[in-house]
Amino acid sequence: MRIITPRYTIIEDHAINHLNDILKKLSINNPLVITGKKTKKFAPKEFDFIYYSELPERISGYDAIIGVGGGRAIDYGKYLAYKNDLPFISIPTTASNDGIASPIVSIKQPSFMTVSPIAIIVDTKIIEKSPKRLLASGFGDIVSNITAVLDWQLAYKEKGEKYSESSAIFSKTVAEEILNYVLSSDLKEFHKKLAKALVGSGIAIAIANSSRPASGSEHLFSHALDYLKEKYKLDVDSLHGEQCGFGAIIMSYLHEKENKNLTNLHIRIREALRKVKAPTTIEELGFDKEVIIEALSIAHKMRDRWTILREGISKEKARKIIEELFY
Ligand SMILES: NC(=O)C1=CN([C@@H]2O[C@H](COP(=O)(O)OP(=O)(O)OC[C@H]3O[C@@H](n4cnc5c(N)ncnc54)[C@H](OP(=O)(O)O)[C@@H]3O)[C@@H](O)[C@H]2O)C=CC1
Ligand SMILES: O=C(CO)COP(=O)(O)O
Ligand SMILES: [Zn+2]
Repeated sequence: MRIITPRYTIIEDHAINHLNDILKKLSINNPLVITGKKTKKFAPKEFDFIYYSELPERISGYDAIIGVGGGRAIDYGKYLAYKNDLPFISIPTTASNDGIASPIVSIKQPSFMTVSPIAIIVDTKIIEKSPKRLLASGFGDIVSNITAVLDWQLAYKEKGEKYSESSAIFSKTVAEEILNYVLSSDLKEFHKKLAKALVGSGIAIAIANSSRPASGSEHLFSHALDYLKEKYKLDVDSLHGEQCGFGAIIMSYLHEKENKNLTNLHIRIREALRKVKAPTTIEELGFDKEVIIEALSIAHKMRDRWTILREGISKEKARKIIEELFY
């Protein structure tokens, strides 16, 4: 199977100044920009633009799509490019999840595979100034790669699932490197290292042609929270990466119980999340305890993906785990 990864990736201060040069190398003359109302100010002024909240199904007369903004602007831009069989250029204005570089579109669940961006331009000066909460969310999404890879290895061992060691090593290494950085540093370079890690995660997904290296039981837990938010019409504005990071605390704890080599993994993940001010308590995440327990007990049903949750855990066992971890 052919692996498609971005042809150009620039992650540096003022990277946005390279856009015209990259467009020229790609012989792109008339791109359409997809952006949001707050992030429009970062978009190149010389091209047509549409807000992702006003997206048409079909477009014509353009030779590429450029997504400029947060996760939604990138997702909708990637989706429009895929639907119109056009190349997609990702220009994230924050680093809130690995969609900035992956071929995945997660507008709604289940997410689906499209095509990797042909170019990724990450202006670390813009990222640095973006809302800190979004960067903390991005860190939650990247630490979740650690439990995602543990789940993938379990699925390979217990179910013979297809497994790519190269993708897994890549995904796990970028996540562990930034976890160690956060635990041992003053976070001065956090935004740059986070952007690089999320790009690495997106490329690991492209290598596997699946979100497996970046989405395991912790993402099932996050999807279960999204499902319950919908079901109970909950007014909770938790972000994808915040939910995944919180889920990674729980799932690393479950993996530790079965694998003595993983000592203190959940403690290190929780400490690092706390240090970047991501939610690490049920109150900080914004849910009631009972919703968290229900999400943990239904998470395995969110998609057909074998993880440490296996055929699911009972509500009683979920309650016990949540009380051991958070009370
Ligand atoms: N493809 C994938 O693998 C994944 C994709 N996603 C996607 O990501 C979305 C969530 O992304 P997320 O970034 O958390 O949320 P949003 O895209 O909703 O962005 C949150 C807010 O931050 C604003 N913003 C972004 N950058 C800046 C900046 N530099 N300065 C000021 N404000 C800024 C956005 O502006 P504006 O209003 O202009 O948009 C928006 O109002 C999901 O809905 C999903 O579509 C999530 C997980 C995985
Ligand atoms: O969020 C993702 C990777 O970080 C995509 O995961 P899903 O395939 O579980 O939607
Ligand atoms: Zn994710």
